[in-house]
Amino acid sequence: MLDSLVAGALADASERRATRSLAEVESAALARPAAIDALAHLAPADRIKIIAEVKRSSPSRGALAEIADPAALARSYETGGASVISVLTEGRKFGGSLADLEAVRAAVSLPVLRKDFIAEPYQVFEARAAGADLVLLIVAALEQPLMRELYALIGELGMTALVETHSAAELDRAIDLGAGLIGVNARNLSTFELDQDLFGTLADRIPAGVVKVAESAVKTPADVAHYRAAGADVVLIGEALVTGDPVATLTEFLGS
Ligand SMILES: O=P(O)(O)OC[C@@H](O)[C@@H](O)c1c[nH]c2ccccc12
Repeated sequence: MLDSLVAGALADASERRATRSLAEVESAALARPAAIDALAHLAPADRIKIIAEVKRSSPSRGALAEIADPAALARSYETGGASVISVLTEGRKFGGSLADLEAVRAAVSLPVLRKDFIAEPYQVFEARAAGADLVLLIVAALEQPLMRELYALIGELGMTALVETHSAAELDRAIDLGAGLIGVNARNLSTFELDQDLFGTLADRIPAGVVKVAESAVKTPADVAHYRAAGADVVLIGEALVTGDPVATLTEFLGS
């Protein structure tokens, strides 16, 4: 499944490249105001921080929410106390787009994450050109040399990589990269199985100084507390926010 998600994302990128060349996207990326320092917003603190996701649907859960106005949703996330906004830009299975990212960028002053299946430099330049401050890199989807290249490019463009892992071996590869922001996804992107305890079993391997993100499977304040107790600095939440009242849900989760 992960392979086909990556293949689809690359096919869509190559279609966009037919009308907007790499050189054009690169100069649009360089013309943007400087990216926001996302690590400053996510630095470990007395309370948990939240990355709130704009997510319409997913291959595992199907349609979640219509989200006619992603900018309005992102403003609610900002009002509710989110630290970063994640925007799924994958179109085939998640119903997202780069237009969503641009709309969100224009609507909030928080850092914005491009959440997609990134596997070539063109997509990184696109992210910056649309105003992203962070880009997701999924270790399971990338060979180490390519991951290194993409990680370096994200840094050169002033952005922050969120490096996503799902096993001890993947975590070691993220650490080897020198990543300052590492996520553990409870969802296996090949089987879609959820393991809410995976973060806790891997957290001790993450070096001091790295910001630790627990991704997926947060439905209740108890789930937030579970990740916090296991050492998470940040939780990344999609479904619970798009299917409930975003401000009330964030307020409740941040109080836990
Ligand atoms: O909707 P949830 O269970 O709160 O999960 C959000 C987020 O972690 C999930 O959307 C996600 C994590 N990693 C990904 C990689 C690609 C696409 C989506 C994801």
